[in-house]
Amino acid sequence: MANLQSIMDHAVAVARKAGEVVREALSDDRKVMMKSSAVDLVTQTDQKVEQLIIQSVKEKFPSHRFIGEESVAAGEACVLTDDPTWIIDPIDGTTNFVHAFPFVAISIGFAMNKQVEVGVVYSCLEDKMFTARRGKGAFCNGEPLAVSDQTDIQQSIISTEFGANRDPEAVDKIFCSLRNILSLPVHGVRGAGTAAINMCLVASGCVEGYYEIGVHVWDIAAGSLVVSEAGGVLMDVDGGELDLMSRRIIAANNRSIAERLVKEITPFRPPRDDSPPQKL
Ligand SMILES: O=P(O)(O)OC[C@@]1(O)O[C@H](CO)[C@@H](O)[C@@H]1O
Ligand SMILES: [Mg+2]
Ligand SMILES: [Mg+2]
Repeated sequence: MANLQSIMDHAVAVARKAGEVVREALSDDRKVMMKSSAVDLVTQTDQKVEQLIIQSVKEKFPSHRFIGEESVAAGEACVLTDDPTWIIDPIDGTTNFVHAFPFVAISIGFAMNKQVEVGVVYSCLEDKMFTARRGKGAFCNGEPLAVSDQTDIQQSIISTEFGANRDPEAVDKIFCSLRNILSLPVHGVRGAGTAAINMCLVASGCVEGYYEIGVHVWDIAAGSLVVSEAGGVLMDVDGGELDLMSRRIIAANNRSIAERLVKEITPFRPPRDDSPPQKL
């Protein structure tokens, strides 16, 4: 069985190195490419960082498996088995990176038996290293994290994202949920432009709840452990158990806030991360 502390240490070291690459690339011309739509962006830096992380891990843990956002985009299967698996988003917030909007994260989760055991989210423009090991707490730059103790959603800040899906039906449901939540009312709605950092803000106690339909497993794997180890709760948008591959998530400070969000969200089901590739 892999030594989880050495896994955590390696994830932190390679995330920090990746953060240097991202910061250096900010001053270069960031050539933008499109993936699933004109607003689903990727750059050579995303690809370079993912390869840096995977190569580095392979040298130390040659038997481990990977789910990497850009490897999946290049056609690799997105399958989570019981094997030790690194779940990598090399740049969470690529659109932010392209626009130099200052919330850009390297997200590295490590799972065994389909359960996330280590989570590292490096907000590299803020130089904030969020870390969590199952059962051992969550930290930011070594300082312990704790979620907000607010139970009244009308005294809360909620975060979400509009996502890259511009399908009118999906957009209508996204806006319907947003209208319901705004009208509660809540103190505010925010979006950092990256699921990983949105979840770390919940873990840090400055956002009470984050929800999104359309995320991917690589966006949320690491952040999900940071939230739960900071005392937060995770669930599907319908109140069921969180399914990392379902592309639906609520991450909140407590069940009261989470279950209130369930009541206001208009759910829909995007194709799962592990669904077979669509035949063209
Ligand atoms: O493609 P990226 O940059 O890795 O992720 C983009 C992302 O910001 O898109 C969604 C925002 O709608 C978030 O859930 C996700 O984190
Ligand atoms: Mg992402
Ligand atoms: Mg990404």
